[in-house]
Formats: sequence, C-alpha cells, structure tokens
Amino acid sequence: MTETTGTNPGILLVLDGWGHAEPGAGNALAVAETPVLDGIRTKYPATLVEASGEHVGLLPGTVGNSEIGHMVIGAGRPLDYDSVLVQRQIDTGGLRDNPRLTEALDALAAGGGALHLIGLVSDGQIHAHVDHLHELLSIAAARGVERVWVHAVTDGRDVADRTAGHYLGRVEEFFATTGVGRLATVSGRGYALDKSGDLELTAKVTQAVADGDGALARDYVQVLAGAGDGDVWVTPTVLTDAAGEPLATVRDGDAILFANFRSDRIQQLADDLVKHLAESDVRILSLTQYATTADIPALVGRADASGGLADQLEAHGLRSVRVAEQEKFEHVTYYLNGRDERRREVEEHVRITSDEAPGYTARPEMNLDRVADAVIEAAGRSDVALVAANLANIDVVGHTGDHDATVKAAEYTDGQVDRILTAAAATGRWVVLVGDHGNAERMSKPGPDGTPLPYGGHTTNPVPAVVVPAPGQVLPDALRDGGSLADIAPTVLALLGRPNGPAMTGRSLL
Ligand SMILES: O=C(O)[C@H](O)COP(=O)(O)O
Ligand SMILES: [Mn+2]
Ligand SMILES: [Mn+2]
Repeated sequence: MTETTGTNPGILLVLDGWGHAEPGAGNALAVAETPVLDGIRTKYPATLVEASGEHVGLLPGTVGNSEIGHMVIGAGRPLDYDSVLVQRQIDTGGLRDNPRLTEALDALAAGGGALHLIGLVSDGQIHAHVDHLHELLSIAAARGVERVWVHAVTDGRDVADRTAGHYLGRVEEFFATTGVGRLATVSGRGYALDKSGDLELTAKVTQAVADGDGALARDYVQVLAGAGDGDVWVTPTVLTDAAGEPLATVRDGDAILFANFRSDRIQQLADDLVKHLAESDVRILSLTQYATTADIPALVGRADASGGLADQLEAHGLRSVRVAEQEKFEHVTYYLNGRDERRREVEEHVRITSDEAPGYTARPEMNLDRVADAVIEAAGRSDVALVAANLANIDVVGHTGDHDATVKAAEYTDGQVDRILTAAAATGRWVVLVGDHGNAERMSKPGPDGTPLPYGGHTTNPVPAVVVPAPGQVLPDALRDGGSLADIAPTVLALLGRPNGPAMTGRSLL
C-alpha cells in the first residue's frame, strides 16, 4: 500500500505547445474559445514561466522543445541540452579532436572509404542544426576524407514548409566552402523521422541511402519540383549521375554518421540502417547518444538529468500514474524521468493508442477524451499521489501549421481540461497546468524571403503555469513571477508536502 500524502494528492497536466503571446495575427490560442483555460488563469494563482533558450538549457534565443521541456520539468533544474553540448564541442574545437570521429575519419582517408552524413537540414534546432553539417564537412576535409555524401532530410515542421530549397542551397554552399561533399539522397522527414513504428516509411529511406534504390533525380531542385505535399513528405529520392546511376551507395569500408542531436525520431531510421547493413563492414556513429536498440557509439555525451521528480517520488514512496497519447508517451515517462528507461515500482504508465491513421487536421481532438478518461480514473485512486499527463493536441495539431484546426484542438483541450478539473475537485486533488514550450500562439512566420508563411514550429514565448487548489486548500493569491520550467517539480513537490530533490535548483512558484 503506497502512502498517499499528508497533504493533498494532485495532477500535473502538461499542455504541449501551450505558449503565451498577446492576441494578434497567427495566435490561434487567442482566437480559440477556451473559457476554462482562460478562466483558471485569472481565478487561481497563475504566472508565465520561461520554456526556451538558456532558461531550460538551450542556446540563447532557441525555441523550446518537448524533450528538454519535459526533462527540465522533471529534473527541477535547467539541463545542458544536446544541442548546447554539441555547439560547445564545436566552439572549443573538441569535436574536431574527438577521438571517435578522428579515428573513423582517418580510417576512411587511409582506406578510401566514404563518409555518409545523415541529418535534418534546417535551422529549426529541435532535432538538428544544418550548420553542424558544415563543421562535420570541414573536419572531414581536414582529415583527408575525399568522399563525403550528405543524405539530407527535409523539414517543413520545425521551420516553415517549402523552405527545403533554401536549406539545401546552404548545404551546397558548404560543399563549396569546405571543398568536400555532395548530396546523395533527399528524403522528407515524414519518412526519415517517423517515430510511430511505421517501418515501411523508414525502409524507403534506408533503401535510398544504403542501396541507391528509390525515386531518381539529377539534383535537389528536381526533387523539390515534384514535392507536391511539401517538405515533410518529399519522396526519398536518390541523386544520379548523367547516366542515371545512383551517385552513392553505402559500401564496405564506408562510415555513417547521424548528424541529428535529438534521438527520438531519427533513432528508428538508425536502427533500421544498422539492421540493413548488419553484414557489411560499415562503421556507424551518431553525433549524440541515441536511444536505439543497436549500440551506436556517440561523439558527444549527455548531461546528467538524474535526481528529478521521479527519484523524489520513489524516495518518498509516492505512486504516480503517467498518461499520454502515443505521440507524447515518451515525454511523460522517459523524458520526464531524465531520459531514464527504468520504470520505477511506484510508477504506472498508460499509453493511449489508436488504430485510426492520425489525421490531425481532420481529427484535431485526437484521442484526448481517452487520455482524460485515464487521468480521471487514476485520480479516483487513493493510492495515487500524482497523475502526470501530457495533453498533446495543441502542439501536435499546431505542427500541421493549420490555424483553424489548431483553434479546434485548443477548444477541444479546454473541454477535456474541464472534465479533469471537475474530477480533481471531486477527488480532493490540486492541479498544476503548464506548457512545455510555445507553438499554437504563433501559427505564421515570415519565410526566408519575408512573406508570412504558415508556421507549425515552436516558439521562444513563455508558457502559462497555473495551480488550481484542491477544495479547501489555501494557496497564495499569485505564483512567483520570473520562473521557468525548472520550478515546476519543486512546485509539485511542495504541493505534495515534500522537499526539493537535492539536485534540484528550481524553486517552488508558490
Ligand atoms: O518531433 C516533432 O514532432 C517536432 O519536430 C518537435 O516536437 P516536440 O519537441 O514537441 O516533440
Ligand atoms: Mn512539446
Ligand atoms: Mn512540438
């Protein structure tokens, strides 16, 4: 029997993509009819907290993302995110001297093997930064590697759609400035970065990269000319020579380096390529540590994110139930726990799945009703101290760039939050609501040439944080201003009547 707490048990709701901006063009949250979410922000203690840039361990001015957002919410302190660690290695010259990289490159130079760089080419800084390719090309050139093939993944989700040509043009400039490199394949992230387990999508990229099998084109302009569905769904295409032969395939003695600094999407492709090349003599590396099944050596290690909320709940014997749809399940488990695969005895995980093919603009409600059902069920249990859930719609639908669908997603979320708040009051629970980064409050952005384009990416805006008290619970009139996501775990622990974890530097907002 897990002790609940001397104080009230509670519910933590992370509303993914729930950012704050003044009403204005592109602010779908300001347009949406959300009387419950609007009401709690004035009726109960509420504030705005920072969820981007250096406040959460990203480079200054960098938009927030779900990984670091949930990691910092869980850790109770800012964490150096992988993108910062990679940039620091680049800035200090550490990457240039990285022994795993130099050993691989020297072996290629000595053996005449080719280096294959695979990564998302945009400056969205959620999964990758295209400028990291420039550094890797420059290091390969300096180490005498003569053939470097870039297998480009086009974005259109973390940056405005139909900007792939702009970024691929930058990659071509890198080839000229570093004196090495050539595009070998171009694939949309819908194929290359699928994380739903749809291996048919992944296989198209694996076959293009490894075997030169797939649609053919002479150059990326021709590839994009045929990309009717935008950058996300560019058909995995193999670039060919004048005779129509693939420019590159992966051969024995080659090396592959995955250049995304975020694992959760590219890991499916990495595992598939490792399997596809199991009988080949190909060295496979990744820029950062991936949560792959295969053991892929990484160039840059991770920051320690232990000692967070999960460890504190375990230390105090407090049972938590984690709930999310499949799109955000890892966020309320693995990431909230500091990228720790271990499910503690006091943890229960509820992953809401659906057989229905996701059509976010057609079904902005997704399966949020079933997420709310699971939250309400767990809230009814006296042995559960904390229910922690991610409500994905505002972000997942926001990523479509479809303003009106995102308005509907926010309005549906409002109704489901109402159900949860009613259940919380009935079960004597407080509720903390917080965004993990902004998204839907900015649904349009000037493209590279300045014209406003639909924008489904994240923002650097602060996010709302609200504490709805349990019935009869006395709370301060307002939350402390000037906080960040690092202050959420300390706030939850304070509400549970428990101290900060020793590694936490965040402070309760109460
Ligand atoms: O992977 C995605 O869906 C987006 O690029 C990032 O979204 P997330 O950081 O909210 O998961
Ligand atoms: Mn998110
Ligand atoms: Mn997102």
